[in-house]
Amino acid sequence: MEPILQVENLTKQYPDFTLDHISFSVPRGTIVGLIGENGAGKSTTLKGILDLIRKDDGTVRLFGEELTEDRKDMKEDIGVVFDGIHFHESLTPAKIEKISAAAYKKWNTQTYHDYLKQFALPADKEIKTFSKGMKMKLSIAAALSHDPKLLILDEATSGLDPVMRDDILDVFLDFVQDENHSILMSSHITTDLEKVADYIAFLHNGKIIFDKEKDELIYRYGIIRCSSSQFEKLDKEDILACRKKDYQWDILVADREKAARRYKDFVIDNATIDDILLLYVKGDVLS
Ligand SMILES: Nc1ncnc2c1ncn2[C@@H]1O[C@H](COP(=O)(O)OP(=O)(O)OP(=O)(O)O)[C@@H](O)[C@H]1O
Repeated sequence: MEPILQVENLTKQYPDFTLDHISFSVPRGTIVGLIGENGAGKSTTLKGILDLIRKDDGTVRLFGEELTEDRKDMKEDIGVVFDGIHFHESLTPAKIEKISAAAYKKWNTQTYHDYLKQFALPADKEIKTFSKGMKMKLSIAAALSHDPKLLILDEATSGLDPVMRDDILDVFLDFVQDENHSILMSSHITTDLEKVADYIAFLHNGKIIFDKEKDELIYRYGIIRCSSSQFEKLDKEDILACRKKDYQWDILVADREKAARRYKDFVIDNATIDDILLLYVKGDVLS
């Protein structure tokens, strides 16, 4: 079965930045987390997918069909939440409903009201009185209420407190229970992705460094902590990335159990997504 979203060679050139032939896919019924440092190209990737910027190269396929300028109808199947609200501040959730019901063929009033209730959002208050978290919740409620198949979220959980983030993550997990639904979400809150993502695509300097199953990263990758003399004994083929901090080396390896068998007296920790990102961004990448 083809993935819900397939991105091939997506390229965008700005004067000081190039999003460089990005390819990855979002399989059905999954959540893909897009990670990377500030300026890595995450928003540019999401905008390129949504045709909000002119691509210099590449194709984007939704359910196998190319998403082109003349297929704007396909965008109905995509729910979008970007950091920062795009509704006018004088609108209320009730007015947004009227506008959205006219704009989307599959708008579902009941779903929208259920989310307003679940997120404790007043229907008749102007958005300008809302906190950042309330605005984010409203964007999510609206995005989920026109029956999208794919949700594209750019930092959608930033600005929400941990309790509300947890609730929203449950909503996302619920959404992908339907195998014809998927989510592509960028986030700096990697612990959120550790909770919900099935795959992690890592962007660095406009290039995809890896696109892997989250469980492989969490359960197989490891970090060897060792001294300079121990470092010299390591087979460099085993090292993905490494970084020296004062007198200690942190070394990322793809298989911590294999490393533990090979390097018996070494300390080897589990790697978090943050650890992996830091080593790739701030360390030396060997393979
Ligand atoms: N309209 C534009 N014109 C010129 N350069 C741009 C434009 N939009 C983005 N860029 C550049 O593209 C690069 C990637 O930006 P992008 O917003 O995609 O990064 P990001 O990974 O989403 O970062 P952050 O985590 O800070 O949101 C940055 O160097 C940015 O300055």
